[in-house]
Amino acid sequence: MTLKLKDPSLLRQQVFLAGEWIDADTRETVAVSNPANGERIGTVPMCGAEETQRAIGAAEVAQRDWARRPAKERTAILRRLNDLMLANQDDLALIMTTEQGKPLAESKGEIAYAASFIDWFADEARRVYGDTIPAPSADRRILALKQPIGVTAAITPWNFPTAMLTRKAGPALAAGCAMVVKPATQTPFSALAFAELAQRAGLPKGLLSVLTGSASKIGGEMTRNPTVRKLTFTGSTEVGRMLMKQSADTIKKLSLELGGNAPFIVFDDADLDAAVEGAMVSKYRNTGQTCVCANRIYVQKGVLAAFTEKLVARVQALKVGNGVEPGVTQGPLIDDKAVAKIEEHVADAVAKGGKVLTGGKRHALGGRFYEPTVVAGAISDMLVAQEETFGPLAPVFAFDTEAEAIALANDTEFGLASYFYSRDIGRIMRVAEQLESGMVGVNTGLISTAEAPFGGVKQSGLGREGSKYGLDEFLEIKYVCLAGLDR
Ligand SMILES: NC(=O)C1=CN([C@@H]2O[C@H](COP(=O)(O)OP(=O)(O)OC[C@H]3O[C@@H](n4cnc5c(N)ncnc54)[C@H](OP(=O)(O)O)[C@@H]3O)[C@@H](O)[C@H]2O)C=CC1
Ligand SMILES: O=C(O)CCCC(=O)O
Repeated sequence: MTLKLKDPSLLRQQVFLAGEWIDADTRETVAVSNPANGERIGTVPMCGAEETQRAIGAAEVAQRDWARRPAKERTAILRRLNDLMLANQDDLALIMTTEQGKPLAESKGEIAYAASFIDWFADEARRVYGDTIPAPSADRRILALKQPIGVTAAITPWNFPTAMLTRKAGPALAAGCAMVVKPATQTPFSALAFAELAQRAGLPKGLLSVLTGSASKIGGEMTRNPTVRKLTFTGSTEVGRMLMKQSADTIKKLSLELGGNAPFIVFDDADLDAAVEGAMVSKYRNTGQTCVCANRIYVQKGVLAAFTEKLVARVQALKVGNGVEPGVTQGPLIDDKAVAKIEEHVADAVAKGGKVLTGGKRHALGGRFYEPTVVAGAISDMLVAQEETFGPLAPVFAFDTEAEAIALANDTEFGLASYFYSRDIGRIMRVAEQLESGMVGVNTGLISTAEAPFGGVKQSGLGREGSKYGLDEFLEIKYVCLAGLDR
């Protein structure tokens, strides 16, 4: 298929390695198709360990010079990159919708969100402050310097193909690091378009490489290679756990943004319309395919019927279809495995007494389209309570007391995001403090922003992205002891 881009050169079908656009050494390629209709968009190179090794070598050379430049120079290049992303927002969004499936309006929103990480870290580059620390003796001074960690590697997912890349590359480049990136095989074109814009912005040759191909071979080299000092990953807990094991031999610093199982709690004293709005945003954004999506909706019994009725009405108004069509709010799921997973969760819920209030089956459009679904009568034994569905299924659970809600919410090995709605300030503080998650949305279903620290606790991962803390993930602290100052 031909994409109608204003700037067709943004659709790159080669990888960006050490400042050059090249094919895989073997000339092998992998096809990329549109999840909405299966049409082939194009191909990307099937790279492996050798190309990864070369990209890491080039990154090592480029990083030395980059780290020595004044922060102001790095800021200027990142600022140009932010401007280029926004200037090309329409094309970047069309590429994203075509390979990922999300509605065009969401893709445009993601490009702006992605650029905001470049913008934020362009500023933060100039604020890498160290410390002077009072020493225990008069002849000494203690300095804590912050220095870039060096060459870094990133493995990114398909659900936010550009934002998850800039949330990693933004702080890495701002801190003075180099980065080798492997995007998800389903959505490589967004990452390659970003590389094209990075080149145009004047990023030095070799500082950023984007390689497509074999996940195990590229990931294997990234973790094995001692030159890579840090690996940052967003994706499934299973792959994150494996990368952590693989990184053990070279003791890499790790950031892992893994699966979630977010509780969304509605207390009796909540503003119900606001709670329904929040549930819609949190649950159905990106057709339910975000790691911070509400996965379990707990509603206090006093408002259960009213909340559920309002939720169902809103869900029935969603429009399913190809994301490029006007008015569509729900695109296809990313692949057949994702459709099979939501089918399994719905069947399991029904078998255990759940009642489908709307949806509950594949959409009449066929393919990877699934009807936005609400299931009432959800209980803890169901799969939906234990695993993230990563699809448009809202299971509604009932509860009696605040203590019960907190216990249910925390009954998971995950701890990424939690949400709750209440107007009682005492309850707001109590519940926010007791929820076991890295992020808590109070009276909102949308918490993501470049200024805030994004990340999880428990098996949802390690480290924080975005905010001033996101930069620290790419910095090492060097202690310098100045002695003999009284001589
Ligand atoms: N936290 C989040 O935001 C995300 C969570 N998920 C969760 O994971 C589930 C499965 O999704 P899935 O796409 O399979 O997620 P994966 O974890 O498999 O994919 C995420 C990234 O990891 C890469 N990867 C896969 N295997 C390896 C490996 N052996 N070595 C190095 N990199 C690897 C993928 O590459 P490739 O595409 O080439 O396989 C992709 O770039 C979802 O249903 C959801 O529950 C998924 C995506 C994002
Ligand atoms: O699903 C993710 O991995 C990230 C969610 C996007 C965001 O809200 O930042």
